Amino acid sequence: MYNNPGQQRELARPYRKSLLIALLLITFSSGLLFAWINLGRGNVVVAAAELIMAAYSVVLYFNIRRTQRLELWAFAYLIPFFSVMMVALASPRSTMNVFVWVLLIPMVSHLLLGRIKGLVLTVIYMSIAAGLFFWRFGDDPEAMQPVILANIGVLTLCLTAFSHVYEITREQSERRLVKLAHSDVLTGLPNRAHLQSRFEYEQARHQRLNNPMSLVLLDLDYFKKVNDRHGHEAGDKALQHVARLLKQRLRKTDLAARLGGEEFCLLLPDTDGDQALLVAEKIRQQLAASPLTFGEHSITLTLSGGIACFGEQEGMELNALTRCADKKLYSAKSAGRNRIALAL
Ligand SMILES: Nc1nc2c(ncn2[C@@H]2O[C@H](COP(=O)(O)OP(=O)(O)OP(=O)(O)O)[C@@H](O)[C@H]2O)c(=O)[nH]1
Repeated sequence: MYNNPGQQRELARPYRKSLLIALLLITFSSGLLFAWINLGRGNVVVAAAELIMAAYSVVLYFNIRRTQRLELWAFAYLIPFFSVMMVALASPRSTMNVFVWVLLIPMVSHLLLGRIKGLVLTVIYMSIAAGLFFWRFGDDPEAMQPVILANIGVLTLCLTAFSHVYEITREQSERRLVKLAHSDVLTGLPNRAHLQSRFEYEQARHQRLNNPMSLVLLDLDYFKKVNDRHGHEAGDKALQHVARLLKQRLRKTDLAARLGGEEFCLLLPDTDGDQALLVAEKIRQQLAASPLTFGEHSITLTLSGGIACFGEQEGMELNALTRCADKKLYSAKSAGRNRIALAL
C-alpha cells in the first residue's frame, strides 16, 4: 500500500507540477511588470533581481515539464523566489506594501513541498521577513502601532496554520482513497490492483536475490450452493470467514488478495512450491475443520487450490503465473475438489 513518504510524494506529483507551472508563468509576467515599475522608480537593485527571477523562471519552466525530480525543482524555484522577495523587503526604496507578498510564503511552500518541508521553509522565511520588518520600520511609530502588528501577526499565523492543516487533511484523504482503491470492500483483503503492485515489488526483489516465490490460487467449492441454500448474506459471511482465516494463517510478509467472486490469491515470497503446498494444505484443512456458524446453521466450507512457482518454467509475470495456477486449480476441481494441486 502507498504508505511511505516517497509514494505519498508520487501521488501529489501531478497537482504540484501544474501548480509550479502556473507559478512560473505568474513569476515571469509579474517579474517583468515589477522590474519595469521599479526601474521607473529608480530602484535598480530590486528591478535587476526581478528580471533575473523572470529569466530564471523560463529556464525552470522547460525543465519542470520533463523532470521526475519535482521536489528538487520546487526548492530550486522557491528559494530564489523567496530570496528575491527578501531583497525587495530589505530595499530602503520599497514601501511597506511590499510586505503583503510575505503572505504567499506559507501557502506556496505547503502546496509545493508538503506539510513538513513546507512548514520548515515557511518558518525560515517568515522569521527573516519579520526581522527585516522590525529592522526597517522599528523606529517608525506609525508602523509599530500594536493594532498593525497584531493584524499582521494574526493573519500570518492563520495562513500558516490553515496551509498546514490543509496539507495534513489532504494527505490523510489521499491515503484513505488509495487504501480504498487497493482493497476489497467485503473482506478488507487487498484486491487485484494491490496484488499487481506488490507482485512487481517482489519480482524486482527476486531478480536481485533470486529467492523462490510462489503464487497460490484458492477457490471455494460449491459456493453457489451456499448462496442458493442460505442466501447471499451467508455467502458474504463465508467469504469474510475465509478472509479472516487467511489473515490469521499467513506470515506478515505474505499477501492474501481477493481476486473477485469466491477466488483468492496468495503471494508467498521466499517460498518454493513444496513449502507453498504445506501452507495451502494447512489453510485447506483448517477451513474444512472450522465451519461457519450462520444463525442456527453450521456451514462447512472447503476449497481447492493450484500452485505456480515463479521462474522461467511457470511464469515470470503475474498473468502467466495466474494462468498456470488456474490450470492446476482446475485439475484439483476435476479430481474431486477439497484439494491443492502443485503439479498438473
Ligand atoms: N455472497 C456472495 N456470492 C458471490 C460473491 N461473488 C461471487 N459470488 C457467487 O459465487 C458463486 C460462484 O459460483 P461458481 O462459479 O459456479 O462456483 P462454485 O459454486 O463454487 O463451484 P466450483 O468452483 O466449481 O466448486 C456464484 O453463485 C456467485 O454469485 C460475493 O461477493 N458474495
